[in-house]
Amino acid sequence: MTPLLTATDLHKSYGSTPALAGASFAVAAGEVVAVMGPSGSGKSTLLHCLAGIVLPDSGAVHYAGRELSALSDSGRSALRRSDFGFVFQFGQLVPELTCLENAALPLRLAGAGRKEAEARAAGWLERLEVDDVRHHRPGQVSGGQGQRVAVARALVNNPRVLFADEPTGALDSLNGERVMELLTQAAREAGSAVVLVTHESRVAAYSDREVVVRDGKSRDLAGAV
Ligand SMILES: Nc1ncnc2c1ncn2[C@@H]1O[C@H](COP(=O)(O)OP(=O)(O)OP(=O)(O)O)[C@@H](O)[C@H]1O
Repeated sequence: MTPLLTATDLHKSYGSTPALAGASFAVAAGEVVAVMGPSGSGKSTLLHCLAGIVLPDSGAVHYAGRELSALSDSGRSALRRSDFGFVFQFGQLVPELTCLENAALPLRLAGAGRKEAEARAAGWLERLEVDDVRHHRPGQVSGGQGQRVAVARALVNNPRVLFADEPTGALDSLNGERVMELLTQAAREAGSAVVLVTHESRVAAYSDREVVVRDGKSRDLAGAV
């Protein structure tokens, strides 16, 4: 499979703290890759470099044939909005908006009308089994429901790459497993690549492949499934 997104020999330091010291990575369309490793090993920094949020000091990230560091800041932001989706551990929903409005937000930002955006978002809420809380605000739903809304929002504009950083970190294990099932199933059906940062092997078990980051260096493990 031709990789869609690759990182080659990334180095990144914050002051005198090395976060990445020769990390490489590749993910193909439709593939779910887990990035594992101990706390502080560089997993989130790798994800941020892959998404063009952070630029590496050296090494290169290529997405669909383009080198991210060759794009301007606004070019990278536009790429993130059009091609990437994000799910984080906490606090990603806008508290003033309903769950439906939250899920529709990426489409609204991309210029879709309210009716069309909300109709598509409603379909995703149904798929993530949180249709019943569509008119609730994030403060009125459970952690697991909120996280499903966040997954719906991340997938609503059919991203080619979904970045998930500890997406189940704040959930109990039952809810975490259901969110992972729904997330990976939806991403596979849409053909989206998934970069999944986690330190839990139960979560990584939903991936096709595991990459371990240790002291800023990466190592591939075969066949996680
Ligand atoms: N913005 C930053 N400023 C300064 N140091 C940072 C910054 N981001 C990360 N670091 C440092 O870089 C190293 C790697 O951090 P990173 O967050 O990538 O690790 P991680 O594997 O994701 O950790 P965790 O599992 O705890 O989230 C750590 O030593 C961290 O303290």
